[in-house]
Amino acid sequence: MNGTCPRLPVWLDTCESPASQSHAQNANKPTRTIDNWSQAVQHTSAVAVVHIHPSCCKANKHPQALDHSTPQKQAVVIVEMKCPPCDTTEPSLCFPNCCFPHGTEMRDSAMSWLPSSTVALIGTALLLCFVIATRVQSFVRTRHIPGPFWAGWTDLWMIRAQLSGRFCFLLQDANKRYGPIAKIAPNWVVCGDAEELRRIWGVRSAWKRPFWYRAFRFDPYKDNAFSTTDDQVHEKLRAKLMPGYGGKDVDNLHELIDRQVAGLVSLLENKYLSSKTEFKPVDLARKVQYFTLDVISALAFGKELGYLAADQDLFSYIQTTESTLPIMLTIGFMPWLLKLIQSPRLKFLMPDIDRVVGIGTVVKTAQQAVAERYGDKPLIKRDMLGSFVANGLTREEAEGETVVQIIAGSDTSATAIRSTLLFIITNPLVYRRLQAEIDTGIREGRISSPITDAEARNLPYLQAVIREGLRMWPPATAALPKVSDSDQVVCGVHIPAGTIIAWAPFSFLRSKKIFGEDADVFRPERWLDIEPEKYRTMDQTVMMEFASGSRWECLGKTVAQIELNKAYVELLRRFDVTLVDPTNPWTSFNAAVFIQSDMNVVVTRREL
Ligand code: HEM
Repeated sequence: MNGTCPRLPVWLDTCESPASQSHAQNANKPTRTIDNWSQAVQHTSAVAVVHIHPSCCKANKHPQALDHSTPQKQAVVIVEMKCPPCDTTEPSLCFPNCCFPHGTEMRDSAMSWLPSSTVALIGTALLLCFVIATRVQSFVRTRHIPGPFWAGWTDLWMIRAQLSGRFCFLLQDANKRYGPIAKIAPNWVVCGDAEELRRIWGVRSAWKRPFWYRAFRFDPYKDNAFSTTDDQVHEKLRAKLMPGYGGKDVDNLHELIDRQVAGLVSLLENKYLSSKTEFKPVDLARKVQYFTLDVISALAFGKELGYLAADQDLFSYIQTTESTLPIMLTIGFMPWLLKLIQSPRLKFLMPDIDRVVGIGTVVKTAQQAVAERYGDKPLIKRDMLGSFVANGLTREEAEGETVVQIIAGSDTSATAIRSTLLFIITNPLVYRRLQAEIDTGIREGRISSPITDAEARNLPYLQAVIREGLRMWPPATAALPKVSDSDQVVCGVHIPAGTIIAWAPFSFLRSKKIFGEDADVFRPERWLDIEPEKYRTMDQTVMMEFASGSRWECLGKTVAQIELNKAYVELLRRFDVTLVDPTNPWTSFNAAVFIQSDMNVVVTRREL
């Protein structure tokens, strides 16, 4: 036979086989690839049912027609043939023990009597029914929880919010409008109550991380401390990381940070100092980010990446993370897409992480730095990476954690510093009082150059400003969701098992009950001269920004606090900072972290 058929994978059943087998059943049958119908005949003794694969030729007519047919469009064609007694001598129509008179119609056993457009229509209708049924089911599950109307039916409300650049504010609005528990998607709610969130995040609570965290796999096939949803893996990793992050095993933590603070000061002094005769505006948002990137890379790699020295977005890292983070976080809301992207089977479609612009260079730098610490002659150092190695992190884990450090530790601290600076320089009373505290401390010898962490902790107004800055503009604003396998009650509302709870830091950090009627105002004075109990409650609430008191507490909290303790003092003891355009102070886009730029200021030397 000289047909145009490609090689045909077919399933060959015997006459005894039930004619009504499902496609799934057929899929499990042994297949054999044949070239044509003669081979089909040779391979079986009594063919009654022939299942022909998609790449196959037309089979809806006489078997002979196969030889001259074109590829089939249908997924799987099941051809059913009855076995009348062999009463013909025409070989082409005769399978062994099984003959077909001329004109025998070979039909799709399931619905061949229907035109294919009708089959497609029925399929679509069934799919639609399924989607509607599951939507109704999830709507009913959480219908008692208030929230925007569409959030009850589709994830689109939440996805749109994430992409809008106003995610954290929209969650705050939802809490204001619908109460401390508000629905933001059929299976998602947001909680704006500090006490309840602390309980949910508690060490022994029934809540755990849901799939959303897997969006933070910077290598799609490997977990890190931030992305793992397995409590045991997470706990073990944290135990190995904590001594390094906490600074216990690290000899030079403070000196490394001091060096970068000096780098920021020099950059402003040498390149951007304005005077009566020179106007040199500078985007402080960017320079602060260069500072935090150099701090974190110096800690992670033992040497800073050199952003401050280069005064530019080296290898477009900032640009890349700013454009990919919003997408990564949005994909976190779509588990099916996340699974697809992270599926090892589709690896061939994905770019290698170390070839991605920006992040790729960080990954490669991490790999090089880590390589020196393992192998035959490992470099042994008492720095953060040295601590990770000494505490048993494998080489692969160390590479992953070093990259996480850069990503988790640069944007967050940068947002804290630049937003607090914005609040300071736009509040003359606060600005004057903070500079006065710094000047007095220097005069009285309580502040060294550079200021030490311990000295900064003894400046009450500085501490009040730092807490008020974190409160007014919390840097970590991603959903940070949790989920429980059992039904729970939160804020008096029944939360069915499997429902995911996000947090809304802007809701509880602006709580009038905790911070007073003027909670929306930047007023560091609220932290001074108050009852210890009141201070404790306020402090505990603000420190939730670092997930404090939970098994997920920020590992970089100590580093971040040292940065904050030093940055404001070292800048404000030397410079006066004024906004170029107070009516348009910055560009700020919220996508888990804040993406901020165009905070154009004029920096002048202070006249003491
Ligand atoms: C003001 C600055 C910062 C804030 C507000 C902040 C906030 C947070 C929060 C809320 C979490 C918990 C996330 C969760 O599991 O749901 C977290 C985790 C983490 N942070 Fe920070 N962070 C800051 C700075 C840093 C710095 C400077 C570093 C690195 C030196 C860092 C490294 C990490 C790491 C590694 C984790 C994962 C911890 C774990 O999963 O066990 N963070 N951070």
